[in-house]
Amino acid sequence: MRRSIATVCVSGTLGDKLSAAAAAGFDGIELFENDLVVSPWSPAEVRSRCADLGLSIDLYQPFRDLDSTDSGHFTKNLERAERKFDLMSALGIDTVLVCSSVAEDAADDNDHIASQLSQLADRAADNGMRIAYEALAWGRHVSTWDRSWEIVRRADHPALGLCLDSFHVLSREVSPDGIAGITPGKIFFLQLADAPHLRMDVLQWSRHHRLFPGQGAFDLPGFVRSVLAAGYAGPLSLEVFNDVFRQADPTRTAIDAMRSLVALEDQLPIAPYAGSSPALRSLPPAPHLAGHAFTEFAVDGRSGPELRTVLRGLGFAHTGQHRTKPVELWEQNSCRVILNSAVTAPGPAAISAFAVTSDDPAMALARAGALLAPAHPNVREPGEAELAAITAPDGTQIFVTDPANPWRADFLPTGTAAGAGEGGAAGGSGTRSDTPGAGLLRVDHLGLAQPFDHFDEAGLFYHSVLGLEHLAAEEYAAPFGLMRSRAVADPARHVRVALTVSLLRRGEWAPAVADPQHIAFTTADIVATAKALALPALPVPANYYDDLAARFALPDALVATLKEHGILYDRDAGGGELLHLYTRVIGGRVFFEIVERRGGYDRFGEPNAPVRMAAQRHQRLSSAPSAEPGPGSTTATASPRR
Ligand SMILES: O=C(O)c1ccc(O)c(O)c1
Ligand SMILES: [Mg+2]
Repeated sequence: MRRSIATVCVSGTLGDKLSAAAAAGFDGIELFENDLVVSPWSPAEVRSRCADLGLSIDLYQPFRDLDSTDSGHFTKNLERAERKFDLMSALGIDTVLVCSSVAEDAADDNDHIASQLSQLADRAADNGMRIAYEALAWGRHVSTWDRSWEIVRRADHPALGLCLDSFHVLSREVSPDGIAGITPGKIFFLQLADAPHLRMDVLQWSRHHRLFPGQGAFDLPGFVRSVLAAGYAGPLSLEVFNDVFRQADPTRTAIDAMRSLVALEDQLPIAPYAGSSPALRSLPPAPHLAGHAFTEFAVDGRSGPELRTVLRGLGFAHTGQHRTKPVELWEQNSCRVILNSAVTAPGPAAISAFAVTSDDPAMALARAGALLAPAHPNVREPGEAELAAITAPDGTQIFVTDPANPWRADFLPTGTAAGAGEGGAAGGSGTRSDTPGAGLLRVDHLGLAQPFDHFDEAGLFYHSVLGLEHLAAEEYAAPFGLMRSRAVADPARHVRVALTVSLLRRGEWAPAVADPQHIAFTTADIVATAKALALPALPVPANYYDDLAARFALPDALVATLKEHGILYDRDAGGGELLHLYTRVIGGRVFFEIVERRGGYDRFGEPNAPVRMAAQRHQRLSSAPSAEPGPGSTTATASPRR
């Protein structure tokens, strides 16, 4: 199907918006009146620029408070409409959106409204144009799709049809089921927006919090299926009012928008719909993921030594040295960490890449390409393993590789073998170990704090490209502000990624990196692992354990053990448990976590995140006493440095 985007979805002036829409591959736009009014281009010029960019102008909008009024006002409104028809002719547009009236004195009479819309449709028809009538969810009297359809049905005018907007339909209690029964040909236009479930005034919800399909909580595939069942074959057009998108890079937003439509279209069954058969495109299926192959850090002369020390303390061994690059492989059972001095990361020590294994990497990469996340081959010397990476919204490179990919052969053995350590029998290689190991088995999850402008984009990216499902989102109060977390995981839980973001853009006081990235490793016995670590776990305050004992009625002996080793605890409604501990923050940008999941616990210990963040802040203060107030000080006068 054709894909369109309303100019209101992206930031910039009309020129920026058109370039962004064209670059992302859209077929058309909905032109918002404001974008035209502030443009230096004449309507004819806008038309020719759109044509040059391969964009059609599918809708002009909006026309407000036109109907439901007395005859004096209505006559003036018709004159206003005539001028807009002239403008639309110059722009080459044949459909105008008319919103249901929000005027305080609007008439509450279907026949009256139908008659006024008919008169308008007569004028439109004279100009070769048509009217798409849309029920705003906050319309004075017409606020639901079924009432707008009743009016259009009564008017029974060939130049009058409906504009259905998923937001207005799905934000109301009225069921969308009857949409499939709308007379074929009477839906003139379809606008798509998703949104999170929020309990708030519907106008505020619509004007600030709309999202692209797949980023919110609405059932967009179900909604579009109903509309297609009514024979609609026009464009799928995005109309998203969102405070963040309005100020973000329009080129990126347009790509995010296009990805949402490609993913949505893939969820629509290819079937004949009420006589029309829209050309629906489908994607290669999402990959089956088998696990994490490796996680890579970009390191420099300062962060490299710090990370090596911590990895050794966690029981890792430096097992391999890359043949041609300044790159080290560190291993423990199936945990593999790469320290890469050849790439530059935005900070001292951050996760620059991670690799997941899949049974069919070529198909996974083809899917990524179709979702506007093209794969790039790695830079390599002859004979070295070929790996291809896609780029996540935060810049992280994601390699998708076959479990049999020989990438480890690019590393010359250092002669040191990795130890299995306590509780590590499940993943033990049986080779002689030179380091004791600490029982870390594999990656449990990655924690990737996201750039403020790209959080919703990241959620859609991981869901659509890698097929990871959304686990419930959480919000919590942390020392440097409110945080939102949204975890994604494959159905078998071989790959989990916890995405976090601050609810507001960071102020000046907060650390530049308010929530560092992390890797969490799995152990089968966290107490044994804690004993085997050659580094101190992050100290956790005694207050936390008093509260824990009260919250969960845990046995004293268990609380004492947790406290002794700095282990945090969470329990879900089904009795599943998480026991986990953290390291301090290394180089201001990264830390490690060790987790033991029991009884099917499927979350990430989110209630403990603020405890961790406060403890890491204390640790930074105590390790830099001269520069900053100590942990006991009650008034922080200096800004944290990192
Ligand atoms: O918020 C509004 O005013 C508005 C205008 C036009 C639309 O199509 C819409 O869905 C909302
Ligand atoms: Mg709309």
